[in-house]
Amino acid sequence: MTVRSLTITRPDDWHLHLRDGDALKTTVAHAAAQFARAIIMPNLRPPVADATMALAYRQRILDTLQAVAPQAAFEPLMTLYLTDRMTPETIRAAKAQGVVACKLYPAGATTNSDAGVTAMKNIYPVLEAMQEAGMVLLMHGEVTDQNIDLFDREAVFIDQQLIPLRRDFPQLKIVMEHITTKEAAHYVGEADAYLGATITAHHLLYNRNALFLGGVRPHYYCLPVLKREVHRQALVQAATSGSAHFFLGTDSAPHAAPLKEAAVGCAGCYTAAAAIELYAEAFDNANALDKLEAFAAFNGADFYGLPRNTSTVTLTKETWNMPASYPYVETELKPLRAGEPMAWRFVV
Ligand SMILES: NC(=O)N[C@@H](CC(=O)O)C(=O)O
Ligand SMILES: [Zn+2]
Ligand SMILES: [Zn+2]
Repeated sequence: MTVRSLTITRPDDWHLHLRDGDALKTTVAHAAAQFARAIIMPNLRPPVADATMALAYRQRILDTLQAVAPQAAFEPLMTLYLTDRMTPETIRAAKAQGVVACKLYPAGATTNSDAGVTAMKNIYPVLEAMQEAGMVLLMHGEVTDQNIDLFDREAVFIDQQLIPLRRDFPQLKIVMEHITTKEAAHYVGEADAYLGATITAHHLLYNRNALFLGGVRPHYYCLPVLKREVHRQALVQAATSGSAHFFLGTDSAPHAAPLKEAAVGCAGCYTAAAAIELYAEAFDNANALDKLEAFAAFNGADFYGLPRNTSTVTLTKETWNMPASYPYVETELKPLRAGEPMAWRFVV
């Protein structure tokens, strides 16, 4: 018999962009409806660079939550943006203030990464302090060398950057964010317990054909870019394998519709409005709904050393249409799947 209803422990989102200001009214409401906690990405302008900025940002998120969804229990977990100028003192102070992780953006790799790290060696003292403090390193794992094909930049990052880094910091907890290739899935799957990876719903559901279906489709453009079908299949295999290395991270990354539908469109897919429904569809397609709970609610919490959630969420298998857009600041936000059918519905 087909499963018609699914109840799992409330999930957490281990990679989320909420943006700032009025954008929070849209993004916080969506995230808080489904997730108990989320790792909040620090790629604002200017970047979230120290504990003071992180705590102020956290307060803006909580104030918005109070305004738009006062009954929701949602905990934003704050992160710092690593730059060449970050100091070990800033790391220690941030740890003391409850910041849980730092994000490594190779300079130029993705949205708002121009202030990022230009060479790994520049942050070695900082990584030393993080390893000592037990702070998690999150990374956008792509090389920025323009001579390397865009589709190969993640696999090359593993060889050129991640392998030497893990050798030099064997007890630093590292999350390779939003993995997109079979190379990354295999590398992380075979690593020790200090390495984990998040996987987005869109990389589980789509391959790169989605970018060009009948014409260029800017709302399917994100970084790392969607890859070939063989890679999508490897990601599905990893996510549904039961391996504790892999956990949910939506990388829901809102950009106002005009900025995506432009001659040079921004990278990022907005999935937070129906994230767990998209993951349920991907797991259902793989006949692995029984593996969704660990991926969405257990593995990430265990990796971070945080308690698992105790409340639950329920989904039903039922067709509905994603809204065409959501109000967003003074414009609109087009979600992934806009106006198209969804297979699972979030109930409560
Ligand atoms: N994923 C994306 O395509 N974009 C993210 C940045 C990131 O996570 O790389 C964003 O902030 O818009
Ligand atoms: Zn990224
Ligand atoms: Zn991201």
